[in-house]
Parts: sequence; structure tokens; C-alpha cells
Amino acid sequence: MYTVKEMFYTLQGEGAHTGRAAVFLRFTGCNLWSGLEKHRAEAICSFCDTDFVGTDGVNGGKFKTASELAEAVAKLFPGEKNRFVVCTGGEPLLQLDNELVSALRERNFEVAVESNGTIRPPSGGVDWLCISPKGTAEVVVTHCDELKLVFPQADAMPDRFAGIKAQLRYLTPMADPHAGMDEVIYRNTTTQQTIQYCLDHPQWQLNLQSHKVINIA
Ligand SMILES: C[S@@+](CC[C@H](N)C(=O)[O-])C[C@H]1O[C@@H](n2cnc3c(N)ncnc32)[C@H](O)[C@@H]1O
Ligand SMILES: Nc1nc2[nH]cc(C(=O)O)c2c(=O)[nH]1
Ligand code: SF4
Ligand SMILES: [Mg+2]
Repeated sequence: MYTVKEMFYTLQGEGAHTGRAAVFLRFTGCNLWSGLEKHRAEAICSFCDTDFVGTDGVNGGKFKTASELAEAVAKLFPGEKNRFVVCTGGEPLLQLDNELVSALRERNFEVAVESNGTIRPPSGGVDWLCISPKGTAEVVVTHCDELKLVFPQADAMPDRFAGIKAQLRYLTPMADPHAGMDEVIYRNTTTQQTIQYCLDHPQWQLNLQSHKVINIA
């Protein structure tokens, strides 16, 4: 059984695949926050900008089998070519397993994952692994395609992740989790601090949540 908050077709807004058309498969639930505002202050991850509670989003629901869920994803992608699915959440690696990755690949999808790094990916691997470490949470993933750290985090500054092998290292300015899509301003202090860090540490590059800039899902 897979529990899905929402599924929608949009452009990847972040990281190396920015601008690429993808189905977003947002799983319900996370191991670093309940998703309830009353628990936010004491959560290991306290700045999350996403609602991942329940199954009430667009195309959300419970899916009994991997093929049923993969079929629902396939229906949202126009055509058979360049198929791309971004598995996110919540924490997608609480639910994504070899069976679902296979079912998606059988339907010609490249499978990307956005994870907090505290759970290893399925043994058969995925096609693109993005890790975004959070606060004091222990990172168990040792290599990934992109490391995309929200900046600044007192307990998770970039130096701590020097040992993680990644082709690409990004810093995303921490956005106000309560800001509406039309209120995101990238000329704030956090963004200035992130820019300065990248200038001083050129192994890191700036990542913007471009979907917020252009106001798409
Ligand atoms: C909502 S998370 C879901 C996937 C996974 N749980 C994770 O944390 O990577 C998707 C992406 O949004 C980023 N994110 C969450 N809250 C943010 C915020 N307030 N500002 C900037 N990025 C944020 C995360 O770091 C992650 O890269
Ligand atoms: N367009 C768009 N790009 C994204 N990249 C990562 C997202 C996420 O919430 O995981 C996200 C999202 O929610 N929307
Ligand atoms: S950003 Fe990721 S790890 Fe943090 S609460 Fe949100 S879904 Fe969980
Ligand atoms: Mg998002």
C-alpha cells in the first residue's frame, strides 16, 4: 500500500533538472516532522514549506499496488518520450521500494528522488538521487547525484557534508515556510548570505526554488 498526498505534472523547479517537465509524486508522511503546525517548533526539521499530511491533494489517495500507482503516474505524463517522475514528500524513501521503481521504469520513466538523506534508497537504485540534509538528523546516504542543502541551518552547515560524494553541491536559501507563492522574495537576507557563501566557497552553487519565482506548482 502506498499513501500519496498529491500528484501533478509541472516543471522541476530545483537543482540540475530545473525546467524539465516531470510528474511530481508526493508521498504522505515524513520521519523528521509530523506535518502538524503544533509540532513544528520541536521537529528535527522545522522549516518545511510543504503540506504532506493525508491524501487530500490533487490525484492523492491510497494505491494498493506498485503497478496501480505507476499507471496513475503514467496517465499524468503526455506521451511516451522523456518521461520523468520526481518522487518527493514528505519523505519518499519511507515508501518508495524496488517494486515501484521497477513499475515506473517499465513505463519508461526516469525516476528521481528528493530525500532528506536519513534513509537509504531501494537496493536497485534510482536514476537521480537528490539529498537535502536536515538539522541534527544523521545522514546515512554516502553518495548521491546532487546534494542540495537549505542554507543557513545552525546544525547543518555545509562543512559537515564534505564526506558525501556528489556530482553537484547546491545551497538553497531557506524560504519562509508560510510565504504564499506570490510572496517569495529572493532579495532578502537569507539569499544574500547564501550568495556570499557560494562566492567564498566555490564548490557550492546557488539553487533557487524557481517554481516559486514563476508561481507554478
Ligand atoms: C519538502 S522536501 C521533500 C523531500 C525530502 N523530505 C527532503 O527534505 O529533501 C523537498 C525539497 O524542499 C526543500 N525545502 C523544504 N522546505 C524549504 C524551505 N523552507 N526553503 C527552501 N527549501 C525548502 C527541501 O530541502 C527539499 O530539497
Ligand atoms: N515545481 C516544483 N519543483 C520542485 N522541486 C522539488 C519540489 C518538492 O517539493 O520536492 C518541487 C515542487 O513542489 N514543485
Ligand atoms: S523538508 Fe523534507 S525532511 Fe523536512 S519536514 Fe519537509 S518533508 Fe520532512
Ligand atoms: Mg516543494
